[in-house]
Amino acid sequence: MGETGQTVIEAEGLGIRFSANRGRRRSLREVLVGARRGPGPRSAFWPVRGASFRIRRGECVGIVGRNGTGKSTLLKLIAGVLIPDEGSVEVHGRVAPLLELRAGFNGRLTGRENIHLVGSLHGMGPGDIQARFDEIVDFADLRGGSVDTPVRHYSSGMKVRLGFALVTRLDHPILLVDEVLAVGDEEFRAKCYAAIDGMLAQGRTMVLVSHSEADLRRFCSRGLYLKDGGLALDDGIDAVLGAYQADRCADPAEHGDAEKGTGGGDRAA
Ligand SMILES: Nc1ncnc2c1ncn2[C@@H]1O[C@H](COP(=O)(O)OP(=O)(O)OP(=O)(O)O)[C@@H](O)[C@H]1O
Repeated sequence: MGETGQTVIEAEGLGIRFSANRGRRRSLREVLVGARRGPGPRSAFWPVRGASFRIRRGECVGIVGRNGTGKSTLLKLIAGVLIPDEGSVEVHGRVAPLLELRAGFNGRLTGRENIHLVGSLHGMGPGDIQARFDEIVDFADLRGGSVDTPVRHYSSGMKVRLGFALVTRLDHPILLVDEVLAVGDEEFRAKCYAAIDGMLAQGRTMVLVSHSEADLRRFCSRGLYLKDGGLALDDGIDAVLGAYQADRCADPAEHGDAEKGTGGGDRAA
């Protein structure tokens, strides 16, 4: 799986531009006079720009930031699901991505069919899938024949359990996880935590997006704090969460009361 300390993810000046209001319809008046109110349909913004960092083998790095600051976007850039408009990101090793609750499942196919489909898309051979099939179903706790039910009939909890079970059964050295730990009951979360502990103990690398401070502190030694379209801080997880909390406390919008915003407001993150 490679040497400890070796760089496995390397981003250099990484940036991506999105079009805002892509779906916004212009009013008839705006169409007739060519006028636009506010940001027009083609206005662009950079959720992430100029981000440079290296992640070494065996590290678990948390991506921290407020809603809409580009955390999922950064994970998708690392996964190769999105292509950067500026800079680059190089990933050395295969990636097991758990980027969304659906985990790439096809709703019309059964759980069984999806295990085969998604497993093979991630490079598992038929023998590997067969050998791990029962383990995946047990981990996902798909009881009472639900493995032969189309996935569109699954609850979001069932989908996330199946996605997590499948992705954590891959041997890939790099795991990207977006918020999925927030879903599921306590028993399932305990299984996820044990699975992640096991993978980290094997020296795998993980990048975790989470709003849960407890999860971030539990797994990550390091954090990347995204703010205002850029990487504001790359430091130990405690320092990163401290800066993030300080910014939140300093923001009156967070509390609706400026007087409460005294928690380290002069901190530059
Ligand atoms: N494909 C896209 N096209 C245009 N805008 C997008 C696209 N994907 C995301 N965005 C926008 O880019 C910004 C960053 O989104 P992203 O999902 O990366 O944020 P996030 O930090 O993960 O948010 P959250 O914590 O709420 O999950 C948001 O304003 C979002 O609405």
